[in-house]
Amino acid sequence: MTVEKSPHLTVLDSRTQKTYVLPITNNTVNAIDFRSIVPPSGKSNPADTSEAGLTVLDRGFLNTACIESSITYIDAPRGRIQYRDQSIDHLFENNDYEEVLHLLVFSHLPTPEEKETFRRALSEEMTKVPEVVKQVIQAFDPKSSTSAMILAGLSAYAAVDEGSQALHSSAKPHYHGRMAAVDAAVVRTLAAAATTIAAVYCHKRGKPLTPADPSGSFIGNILLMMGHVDEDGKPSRRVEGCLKRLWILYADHEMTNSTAAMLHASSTLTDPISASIAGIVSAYGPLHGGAIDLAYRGFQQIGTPENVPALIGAVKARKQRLFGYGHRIYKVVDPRTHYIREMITEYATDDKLDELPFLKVALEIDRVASNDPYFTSRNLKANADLYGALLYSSLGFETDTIVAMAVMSRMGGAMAHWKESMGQSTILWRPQQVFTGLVM
Ligand SMILES: CC(=O)SCCNC(=O)CCNC(=O)[C@H](O)C(C)(C)COP(=O)(O)OP(=O)(O)OC[C@H]1O[C@@H](n2cnc3c(N)ncnc32)[C@H](O)[C@@H]1OP(=O)(O)O
Ligand SMILES: O=C([O-])CC(=O)C(=O)O
Repeated sequence: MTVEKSPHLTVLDSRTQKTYVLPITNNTVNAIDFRSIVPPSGKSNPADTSEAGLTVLDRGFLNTACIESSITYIDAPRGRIQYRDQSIDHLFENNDYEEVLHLLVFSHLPTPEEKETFRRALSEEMTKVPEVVKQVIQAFDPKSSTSAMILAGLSAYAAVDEGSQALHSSAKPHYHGRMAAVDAAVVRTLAAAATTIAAVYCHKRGKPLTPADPSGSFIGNILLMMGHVDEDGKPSRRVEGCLKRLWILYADHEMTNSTAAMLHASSTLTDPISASIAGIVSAYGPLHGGAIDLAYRGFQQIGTPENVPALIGAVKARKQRLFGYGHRIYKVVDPRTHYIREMITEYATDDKLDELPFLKVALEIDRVASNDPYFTSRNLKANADLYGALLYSSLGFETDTIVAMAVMSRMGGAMAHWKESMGQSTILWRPQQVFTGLVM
């Protein structure tokens, strides 16, 4: 079949009156095909934008896909999310986080034996905390930034991990196309992130890191290491019961800024712990995962629902953003929001009822914003971060830890993307710029 008969885009360049036929596959055009559209001079000079073949300018990647993936599908207009071939609504009702993690990384829900094997592999790795990781974290003033301490702890992990050590010892890639090595590294990276976050949490509170239980669950072990335990010394059943559902909602969200940052770094074939550091740096920025914390701090500052109009006024006057509101891809309410809101009342305990006034503040912000033309005309709706911190707080997590927990809940998805990229042909991610200065 000729290109003209298959789906295609016909482009007429008014500068040259030439017509170009660009194939459309899977509702996409290949950006590199635009390079064949050359200026009147007929020359292609990449050093001068006006002379080069046509380039696609997409500031902020508003409409550029950078990878083909079969992990997560988001139907943004309808507000539906699916992991692999399962809707998150179904997973949320019928599965737990470990099963969903397995689904993301290994493409299928586990059998009971597979679940147990995966759990054991993760918990065994969590029992091995390199001494240098503890030392690096302990070197920090406990009042230091949690996120920066986590990056340092993970760097210490990378320093001793076989994957990063192998990078410079052989010209052959250590991971690319070597899926058994990739699977082992996924487990090590998840365990490293979990242990680092727990160690930072403990150091900030001046308490020792409890060793992981080799037969414990992934989330149970994070709580155990942190000291979130019941009277019998077992991981808090209430908190684990909540997180193993909540983290299903956060486990992946396709090509987010942090997932893309992690994949950008790993496209150089660096190791997954180092690539995760790149992802985490991006994840804690205010416009992305850091919004969960800023939304909550906003509630604390406002204090009571009566003060909400003043906040909305400041947002409309462009003095500040409304954190927990707006989303790059959703123009409807984020589909995870109603689950999170329901879980707050389900899991809040009496001793945390004094936190619930902030729930009233959040609900009032949402009510006022969702009826205000500034927000409605821009399709700005609540995102998953509006209520997320309230839930963590009602579970007993202080604000200095919430972003770290949110980052942890996304690590499984990040690892699924890393694994997928290691099974595809290698291509270095290297965007272009449009030079607007004087060409000498
Ligand atoms: C887990 C997560 O990462 S979910 C996202 C968490 N982030 C936040 O909650 C931070 C607050 N939200 C935002 O800053 C934005 O909505 C983002 C960054 C999430 C998405 O931004 P974009 O897709 O680039 O939206 P964009 O900036 O084009 O917004 C369109 C318009 O709405 C405005 N707008 C968007 N979000 C907000 C907001 N939260 N508060 C006030 N105004 C907003 C923009 O200023 C812009 O107005 P303009 O057209 O008059 O200039
Ligand atoms: O998808 C995004 O851009 C932001 C994100 O991580 C999420 O909503 O969970």
